[in-house]
Amino acid sequence: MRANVQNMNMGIRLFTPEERPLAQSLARLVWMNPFEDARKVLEREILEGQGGRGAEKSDLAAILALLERTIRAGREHWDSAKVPNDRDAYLYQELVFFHVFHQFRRDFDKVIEAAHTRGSAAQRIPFYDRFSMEVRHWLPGGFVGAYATMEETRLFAVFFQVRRAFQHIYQYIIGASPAATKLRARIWQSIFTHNMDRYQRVLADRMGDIITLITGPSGTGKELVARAIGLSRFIPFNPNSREFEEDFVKAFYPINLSALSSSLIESELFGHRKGAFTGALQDRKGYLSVCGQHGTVFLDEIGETETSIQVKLLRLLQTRTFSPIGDTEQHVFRGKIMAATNRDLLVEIQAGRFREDFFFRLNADHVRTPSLREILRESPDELENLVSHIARKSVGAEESATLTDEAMTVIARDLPSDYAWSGNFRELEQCVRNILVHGEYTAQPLGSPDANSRASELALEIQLGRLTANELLSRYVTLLYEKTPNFEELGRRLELDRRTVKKYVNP
Ligand SMILES: Nc1ncnc2c1ncn2[C@@H]1O[C@H](COP(=O)(O)OP(=O)(O)OP(=O)(O)O)[C@@H](O)[C@H]1O
Repeated sequence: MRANVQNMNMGIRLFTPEERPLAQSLARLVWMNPFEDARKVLEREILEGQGGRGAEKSDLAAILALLERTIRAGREHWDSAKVPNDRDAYLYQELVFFHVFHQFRRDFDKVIEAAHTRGSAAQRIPFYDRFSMEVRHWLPGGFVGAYATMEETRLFAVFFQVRRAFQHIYQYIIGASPAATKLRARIWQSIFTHNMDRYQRVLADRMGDIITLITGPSGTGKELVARAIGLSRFIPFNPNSREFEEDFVKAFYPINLSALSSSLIESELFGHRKGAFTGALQDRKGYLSVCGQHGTVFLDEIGETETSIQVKLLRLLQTRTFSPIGDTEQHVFRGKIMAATNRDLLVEIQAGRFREDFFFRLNADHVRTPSLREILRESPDELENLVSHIARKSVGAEESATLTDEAMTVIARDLPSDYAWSGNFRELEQCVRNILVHGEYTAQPLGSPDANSRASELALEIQLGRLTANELLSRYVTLLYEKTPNFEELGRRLELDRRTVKKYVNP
């Protein structure tokens, strides 16, 4: 293969000097994070460079039209030349990937949607042959350059993964605020890393080794983030059976560690042998056994586990092996581990409740979910957007506008303008449902459970002498603000005027 690549350096060019800058810019888009602003900026630059968007309905449609024009030009040169030069062949190939991906985007979407409706993704994929023909049509000489070893089936599997990731992130993490956009981009990175080109060449099968830790206040979507990542892992495609090797819908195993006793956690995760304890009437497989290579075990509320369990989990993470209760044999765990907590683990470590070595093992890839208050502080208009989304889910599209108006009126009437939303999205959902049923909503008891851990964190930092005077004041005022309904009342309590309070809360 390498010899071919060498030879191709002697070949002719596929793009004229006028065509090449556009081809290069389009190629940069291929593996770019779709949720990052940089992508939109580049799309605009490309379109502006071509004299605006023209008659296309959207930026994407305009980009795809440019893309098709560019690869057609490349293909014509290839036809006449037979042997393209390495650099252009590589560039052309990237563009073909981009084009073919969008040709089959909707086919993949249908598979994903049907899988969620049926509760299973196990099915023969009917359009693989069409996909294969399309790839060969554009790449008559086969894969070239750095992709010489990339197989068509792998490309197909990567495309399916990209589409799953896009759909899951887009559907689960709603909102137009900068914080929501940042979260979506971060989740994409957890799935594909920040370098998607490298990911699809060498990392796709290895990401299971990287543990993802999700932290954030209660009700901010940590489980949604975990699902989005877990349901979007790379799954190889088998061209003989025309099926993917694992059913993505069934490859996510969540376990809530705070709801179970230590012995139940062990039994659920590790499984047990018959007779291992009273009540173990037969062998039982735990999640770690049933979770396949492309699956994910999600350890929710990891901050609540006892140290004895932490030790066992640490061993699992270090050796990727475990033994069911009552079994001496070591079993290998082949999937991915994700964990979430609303506790501040650094505080838990200082308090001696969480093992430091376990924390470092968990913390390879960290995603933080923002509180609703953080989102609204940055983008106050977002409240209506989120209420409208919840309304649509509760009463359907037709009635959602009326319920949104009603809810916004009641919220303005019954809650202070700077209400803390300590229960975050979960509270907002309950608020909209209360308004739907009773036409009113009562502010919830103030202060969130994580305010306590933030107070201990602040105390710790004071002890360590790490804060400047301004930071100290800002952190203290912000903490109190969580427990106080509005700036006026907090100002009275602190003997500061409203504007000074506000300044410290939003430095
Ligand atoms: N960013 C978000 N976008 C859309 N819905 C959200 C978001 N965050 C939370 N929700 C909704 O809020 C509810 C709680 O979400 P979820 O269970 O994922 O939160 P959590 O952070 O895991 O909470 P906890 O720490 O209490 O387990 C769900 O109904 C979810 O649909």
